[in-house]
Amino acid sequence: MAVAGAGQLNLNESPCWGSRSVDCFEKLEQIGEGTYGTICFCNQVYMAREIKTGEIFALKKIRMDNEREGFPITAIREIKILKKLHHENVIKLKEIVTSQDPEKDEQGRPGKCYGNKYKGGIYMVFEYMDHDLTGLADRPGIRFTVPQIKCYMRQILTGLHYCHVNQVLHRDIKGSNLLIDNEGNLKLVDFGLARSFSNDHNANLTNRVITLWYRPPALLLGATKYGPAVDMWSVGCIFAELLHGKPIFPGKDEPEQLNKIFELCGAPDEVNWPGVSKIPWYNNFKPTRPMKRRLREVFRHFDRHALELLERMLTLDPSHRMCAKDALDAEYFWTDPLPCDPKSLPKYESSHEFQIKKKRQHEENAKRQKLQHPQPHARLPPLQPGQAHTQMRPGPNPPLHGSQPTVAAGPGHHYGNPRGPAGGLGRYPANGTSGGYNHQNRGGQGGGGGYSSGSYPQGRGPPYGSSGMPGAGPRGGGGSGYGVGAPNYSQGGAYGSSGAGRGSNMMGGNRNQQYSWQ
Ligand SMILES: Nc1ncnc2c1ncn2[C@@H]1O[C@H](COP(=O)(O)OP(=O)(O)OP(=O)(O)O)[C@@H](O)[C@H]1O
Repeated sequence: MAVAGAGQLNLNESPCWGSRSVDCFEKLEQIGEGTYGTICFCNQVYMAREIKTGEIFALKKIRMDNEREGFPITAIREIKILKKLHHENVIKLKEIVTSQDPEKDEQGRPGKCYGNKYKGGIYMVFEYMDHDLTGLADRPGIRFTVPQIKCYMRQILTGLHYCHVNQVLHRDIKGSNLLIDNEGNLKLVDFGLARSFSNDHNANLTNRVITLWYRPPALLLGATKYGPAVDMWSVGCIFAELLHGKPIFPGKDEPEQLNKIFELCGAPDEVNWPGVSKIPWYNNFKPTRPMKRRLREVFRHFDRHALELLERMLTLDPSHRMCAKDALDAEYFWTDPLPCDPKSLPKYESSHEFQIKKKRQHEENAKRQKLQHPQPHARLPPLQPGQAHTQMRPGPNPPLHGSQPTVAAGPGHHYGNPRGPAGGLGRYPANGTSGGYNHQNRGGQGGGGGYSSGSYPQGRGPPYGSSGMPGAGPRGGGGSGYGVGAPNYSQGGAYGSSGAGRGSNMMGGNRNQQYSWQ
C-alpha cells in the first residue's frame, strides 16, 4: 500500500474527501480518547455540530505521532476498510476534514507531538452514536433485559458476519467499540486494527492485537496464522459479560489472561485442540496441572440456549469455534423471549466510556480534595460533636421508555461499585446463583501458578514481560497466580457476586504496545 507523505491524504477513491475544513464543524464535547491520547493528545473523538446543517457528528482526530512514516498506517487501514464496508451494523465514515492550524490541546496550548512536521490535523467524520456498550452498561441503575441482550448480540453478530464475508477481521471487538444510538441500533467501530484476510489463512499476521481481556488463546500463545475466529472469541467474552454482569477474563497481563481462560475453558491439549502444541509459545504457557473445562458448571445459572451458544463461541480450538453466521442461527435467538425490536429499547442520556471515566476521575479528585481540606457539607447542617451524617446513596435511575426524556446520569456512580446479580444495582438480568467459582481451588500449586516454568523461545526473549509470569515474580508466591494486588479477587471468586467493576485502565490498556503492523 502506498503511504502518503506527512500531511497528505492518499485517498484516490474519493478526491473530494479532505477538501473541507474542520471549521465547518463546531466541537461540542470530547467523547473518546484513544489509548495514545494519554501520551500525546491526538486521536481524540469529539461530538461536533455541522454549522451549515446543525447535524451532529463524531469527529475522530487522527494521531500524527510519527511523521517519518507519513500518514499513519492505522488510519489508512481504517479509512480504506470503512470506505468499502456499508452495513447498518458498521459505523459509517462520512468524510475526512482537515485543519491547517497547529495541533492544540483542550486548553489551546500547542501540542506535544513534536516529531510531527505536519502541524495541521486530520479528522474522520462519523455518524454520531449516543453510547458505547461499556459506557451504557456502567450507568447506574442499568439493567439489560434478556430481549435487549439478544437484540444487541444479534446486531453485533450481523455486523461481524458482514465484515467476515467481506474478508475483514476487526481485531478489537470490545464494549467500547460497540456503539449504540437512541434508536437501539448497534454498530461496530474502530477499525484501526482491522485488516483484510484471505480465506486460506496462510499469511503471517501479528498476534499483538485485540484488547487483552477479549484476546483469544491462540493469539496469547503466539499464533500468527488466524482468521475470523479471533473476533468470535471476543464476541463470546462480550456475551458472557452481558449475561454475567462483569468481564469474565480480567487478566492483568498475558500469562494471567491465559490462566484465567484455562481455568474456565480447560487446558488446551492435542485432544481438544489438535495442533496446539505447535503454536510458538505453547510449551512456555501450557498448564502444569490438569484443568478441566468448567464453563457449564460456572455459568450453570445461564439459560440453556445461552450456555449452548457461549460454549460454542468460547471454544479453545479456533477451527471448531462457531462462526458469526452459525451463531445467528443458534436456538438462543429463535426461542422465547425473542430479541426485541431495537426501536423498543429504552432511551438514555448519552454515555461513553471516556465520559464516565472522566466523571469518575472528577469525583475522586473532589473526594480527595475534601479529605485534604474538609469543608462543611454544602447541603447538611454542620456536624455537632458525636454526630455523623448518614451516607446518601444515589437511587437507581430506571431507564425511560418511548419518547420520555432521557435519563440523567446518577451522581455517585463508580466503576468499582459492586455490580452484577448480587452486587446491588445489577445491570443484567438476575441469573439466580452467581456462579460460585471458588478461586481457592486454584491455590496450592506450589508457586507454579498453573504454568510450566520452561524457558522462553530461544533468541526471542520472553514473549511477555517476565514480571507478569505467575509464579515467576513476587506475585507467584501464593501459587495461584492471583497474588496480592490482583484486581477483583480479594473479595471472592472471579465469578462470585462481589467482584469489583471493570478497572478503568483495563479496557484497551494494551493498545499501547502495538505494534509492528501486519
Ligand atoms: N461515531 C461515534 N459516535 C459516538 N462516539 C464515538 C464514535 N466513534 C467513537 N466514539 C467514542 O470514542 C471512543 C473511542 O473511539 P475509537 O475506538 O474509534 O478511537 P480509538 O482512538 O481507536 O480508541 P481506542 O484506542 O481506545 O480503541 C469510543 O469508545 C466511543 O465512546
